[in-house]
Amino acid sequence: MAWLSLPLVVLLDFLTLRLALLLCPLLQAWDPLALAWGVALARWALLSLSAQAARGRGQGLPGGLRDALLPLATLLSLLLPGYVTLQALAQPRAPPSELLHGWGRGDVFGLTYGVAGLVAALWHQLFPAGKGEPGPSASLGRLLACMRPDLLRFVAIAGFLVLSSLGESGGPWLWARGGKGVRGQAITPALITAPRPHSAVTEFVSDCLYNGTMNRIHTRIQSRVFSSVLRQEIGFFHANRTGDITSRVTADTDAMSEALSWKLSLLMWYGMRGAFLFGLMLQVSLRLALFTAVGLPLVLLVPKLSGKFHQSLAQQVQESLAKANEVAVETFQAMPTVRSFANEEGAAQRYGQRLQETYRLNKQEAAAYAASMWTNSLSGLALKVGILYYGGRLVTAGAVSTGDLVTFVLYEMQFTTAVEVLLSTYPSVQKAVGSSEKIFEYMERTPQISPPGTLAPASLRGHLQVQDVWFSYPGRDDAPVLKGVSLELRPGEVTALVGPSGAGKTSLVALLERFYEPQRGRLLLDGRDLREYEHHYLHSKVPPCCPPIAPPASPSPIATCTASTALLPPHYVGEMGGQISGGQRQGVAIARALLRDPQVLILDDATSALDTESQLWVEKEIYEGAGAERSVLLIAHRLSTVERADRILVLEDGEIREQGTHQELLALQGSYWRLAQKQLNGDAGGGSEDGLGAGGP
Ligand SMILES: Nc1ncnc2c1ncn2[C@@H]1O[C@H](COP(=O)(O)OP(=O)(O)OP(=O)(O)O)[C@@H](O)[C@H]1O
Repeated sequence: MAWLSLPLVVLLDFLTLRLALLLCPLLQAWDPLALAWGVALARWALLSLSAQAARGRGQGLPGGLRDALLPLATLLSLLLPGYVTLQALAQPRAPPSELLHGWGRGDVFGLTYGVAGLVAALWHQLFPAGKGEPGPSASLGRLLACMRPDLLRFVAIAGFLVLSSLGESGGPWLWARGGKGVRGQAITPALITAPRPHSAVTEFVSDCLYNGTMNRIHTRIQSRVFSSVLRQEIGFFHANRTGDITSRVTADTDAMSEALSWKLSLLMWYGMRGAFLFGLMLQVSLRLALFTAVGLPLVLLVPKLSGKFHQSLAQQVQESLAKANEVAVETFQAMPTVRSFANEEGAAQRYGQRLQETYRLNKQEAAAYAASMWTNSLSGLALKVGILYYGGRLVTAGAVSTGDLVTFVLYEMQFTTAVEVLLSTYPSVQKAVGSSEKIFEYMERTPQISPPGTLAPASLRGHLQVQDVWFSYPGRDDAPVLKGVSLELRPGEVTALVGPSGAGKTSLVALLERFYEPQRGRLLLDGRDLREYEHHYLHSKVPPCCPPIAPPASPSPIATCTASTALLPPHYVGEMGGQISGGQRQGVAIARALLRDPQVLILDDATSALDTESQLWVEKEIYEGAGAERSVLLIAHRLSTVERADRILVLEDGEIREQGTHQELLALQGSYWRLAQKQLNGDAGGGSEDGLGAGGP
C-alpha cells in the first residue's frame, strides 16, 4: 500500500517544482534565493508529511527504508536550494535565471533523487540501523570512549596536525595568490618552500605525542579486559577455552592497537590535510570542488562494500588462530601425558591441521584484502579522471581560467592522494574495529553471578546451612547435578560427605565457594545469604581444601613439608607448582589455610596425596586440634578418614540418601555399608585405599 503512494508523491513533488518554474517570471521582484528556499519549504512539507504517512502505514516497506524516509525528504528538499545558495555565493552578480537554471527539468529532478538515494544507501552502509546488537559503529563508539581520558592529548595532536597541514599546503596557497605575499611582497621560491621545515618539526612532535598516547590506550584496554575476565564467574572459564580467552586479552588487543596506532595516525593526518585542501579547492573553483564532493560518496561506498567481506574473513582468521593456540596450550599443559602415551606425533599433527586451516583462511583473507585495495584504487582513479574531464569542459566553456584549473589540479592531486590513503586505511581500521568487537564483548560482559555483598561481621560463628539446593551446570539445564540437597554444618562439629565419583560432592563445594549459584534453594552462613557477604571476607572465612591446623607446638610432618617447599626456589617449584609433588602441593595449600584462620573448613579430598604419617596428623588436628570450634565439611573417598565424624552424609546421584554416624550407617546396611564393603574388599584384594573410584580433583 505504501509503495503505491510513493510514485504519486514523487509526481506531486515534480509538479511543485514545475509550478515554481512557471511562476518564476511572475515573481521577478523576488530574490532568487528567497524563491528557492520558499519552494524548498513547500517541497519539504509535502515530502515529510508523505514520509510520515508512509511510516505510519508502512508494513510493505523494508525497515531501513522506513527509517530513512524522513531524512531523505529533508535531503531532497535541501539539495537544489543548497546548490543555488552556493552558486549565489560564488557568483554574486549572476542573474536569477542563471541561478535557477535547470529547476523543474526532468533530468535535474532525477539527478537529485539519484544523489539523495546514493547518500541514503551510503549512510545505511556506514551506520546500519540498530538491530539490538552493537554493530561496528557501536564498537568504534566504545573505542572512542576508551580514548576519552586522553582527550586533551588528542586536542594537542590535532593542534600540531593543523600547524603541519598549514605548512604542507602553504606553498601551493602562496603560488595561488598570483605571485603576491600577504603584505603584497613578491613571492620567491625560498618563501614557497619555507613552510616545509616547520611542517616537519610539528609532524615529528605530533608523531611522538601520538605514539605515547596510543601506548597508554593500549595498556588501558588490555588491563581493563584482563580485569573484566577476572571478574567473570567460574563457568565462563569452563565454557571458553583458555586459548580463546588468552587470545582476546593479548593477541586481539595487540592487533587492534597496532592497527589503530599506525592506521589511525594516517587517518588523522590525511583527514586533516584533506579538509585543508578541500577548503582551498572550494576557494579556487566552487563547481569543481562540488563535483569532487558529489563523486566522493561513490568512492566511499565501493570500498565499504568490498571491505565487509574482508572484515568477516579477518575475524575467522583470528578465531582459527585462537584454536591453534589452544591446541598448543593444551599439549604443553598435558606434556607428561603426551609423553607417556608416546603421542608427540599425534599432537604435532593436530597442531599442523589447525595451522593448515589458519593458512587457508589467511590466503583467502589476503585475496580479499587485495581485492578491497584494488577497488579502492580504482574508485580513486575514476574520481581523478572525472575531475579532469569536467575541469576541461569548464575551461572550454570559459567558466574557469586555465590558471585556476592548474591550481585546482595541483590541490586536487594532493587531495586525491589524501583520499586514496584514507580509503586504503579504511579496511585496516575496519579490521581493528572487528578485533575490538570481541574485546569489548569480554570487557563489557556482565558476570552471570550476583555481585558480592558488603557484609563482613567482626565475629562469625560459622553456622552453614544448605537448604533444598538444586543445581545444574550452565548449558546443561537438563542434567541437574544436585537435586534438593539440604545439610547443615554446625560450629564445633565435623560433617562428612561421602559418595561415589560424580555424585556431586565437588559441585556442592563450588556452590559454597560461590563459583556458581544454585537454580533453587538457599545457602546461608550464620542465617544470612552467602551472596550478602563481602568477597574477600567470605573467601577468608570459608576457604576450600585447607585442613584446620593450629600452629603446632612441635614440628609436624605437614609443617616440615610446607617449610621445605616454601624454601624451594621458584624455578624449582615450577609454573603453577608443576615441579613439586602432589603431597607437597597439598602441604602448601594447608599452610595457606593456617594463615587465614577460617571459620568454616572445607576439605574436598584435601589429604589424599599425603603420606600416612601426615594424613594421621591432619586427622588428629581435624578432630582434636585447636580448630575444634570450627564447622568442618570433610569430603573423602577413604572411609577411615570420616569414621569419627559427628555426622556422615551419603550423596548419590545428586541426592542425600543416608545420614548418621559411622555405626548407625553401618547398621542400616544401605549405601554407606555397601561403600564400606567395597572398600574393604578392595583393600583386601588389591591394597586400594579408595574403593570408590578416582580421587577428587
Ligand atoms: N564444569 C562442569 N561442567 C559441567 N558438568 C560438570 C562440571 N564439573 C562437573 N560436572 C559434572 O557434574 C557431576 C558431578 O561432578 P562432581 O565433580 O561434583 O562429582 P564428585 O562427587 O565430586 O566426584 P569425585 O568424587 O570424582 O570428585 C559429574 O557428572 C560431572 O561430570
